[in-house]
Amino acid sequence: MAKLFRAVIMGPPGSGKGTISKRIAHNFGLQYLSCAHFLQELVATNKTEAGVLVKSYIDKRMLVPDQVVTKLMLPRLEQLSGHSWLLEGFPRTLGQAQALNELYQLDMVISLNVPFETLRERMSDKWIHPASGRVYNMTFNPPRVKGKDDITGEPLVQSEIDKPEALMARLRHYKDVAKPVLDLYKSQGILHSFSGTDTDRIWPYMNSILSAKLPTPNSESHSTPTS
Ligand SMILES: Nc1ncnc2c1ncn2[C@@H]1O[C@H](COP(=O)(O)OP(=O)(O)OP(=O)(O)O)[C@@H](O)[C@H]1O
Ligand SMILES: Nc1nc2c(ncn2[C@@H]2O[C@H](COP(=O)(O)OP(=O)(O)O)[C@@H](O)[C@H]2O)c(=O)[nH]1
Repeated sequence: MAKLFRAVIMGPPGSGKGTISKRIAHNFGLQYLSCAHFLQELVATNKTEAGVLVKSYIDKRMLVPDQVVTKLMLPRLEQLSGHSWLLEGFPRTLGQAQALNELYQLDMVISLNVPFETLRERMSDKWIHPASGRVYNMTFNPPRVKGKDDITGEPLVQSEIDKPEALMARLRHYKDVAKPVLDLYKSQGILHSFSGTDTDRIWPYMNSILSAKLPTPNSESHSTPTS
């Protein structure tokens, strides 16, 4: 059996983590797990104490405490045993990274560096379908019908947290919290940073680095998944 590949993608809000993760997962056949989506699903389907607790933090836009999120994420990862995977949005803190480290040896940590002005422009153009979390950008990946979700046809909305002042605060918070995590992965020699203003320019470079590390079941260097 081929050796399993385990990776994490990090980057500030709007840096393209979700967009690039889907390309990586599609091209290299990795299981993609977004911590935020997983927590949202939990809140939507699980009305237990854990679901209510997680919701209280998400509603306040605060990070769910490390002990809570690791207790939920690590068993979820166990369900992926036997698969190669890519995690987005976990670990976010040093505590989460240390907990993950105790169970898994990561092969690669991808860090996206995108200038603030680019993030600001992208976010002002960003629309979401709240029920599913599907994300659109009016120039980069517009919906088929203006203002409507491709799958359900429901209206798209813009979020308060993507406005410039809120974005600046989220960015500052990201930098503070991510720094020790990035330092840890740098010291382990598994950190790969990618800088740029366009996902489509970062992607070929990232794709070639990944291709050297793992097989490509769906090898189409510029292919973009539909969802
Ligand atoms: N690893 C995590 N640890 C703690 N809380 C998390 C984690 N991942 C997601 N969350 C919770 O889910 C919420 C939404 O996360 P999400 O990553 O979508 O948004 P964000 O924090 O604004 O970052 P980004 O815009 O980069 O996606 C967070 O505000 C937090 O409450
Ligand atoms: N204009 C432009 N928008 C992009 C690019 N890459 C991603 N986006 C859009 O920027 C927004 C944030 O991307 P996303 O992948 O959700 O970033 P994340 O918050 O890091 O997961 C979305 O609306 C994307 O469609 C790009 O290269 N150019």
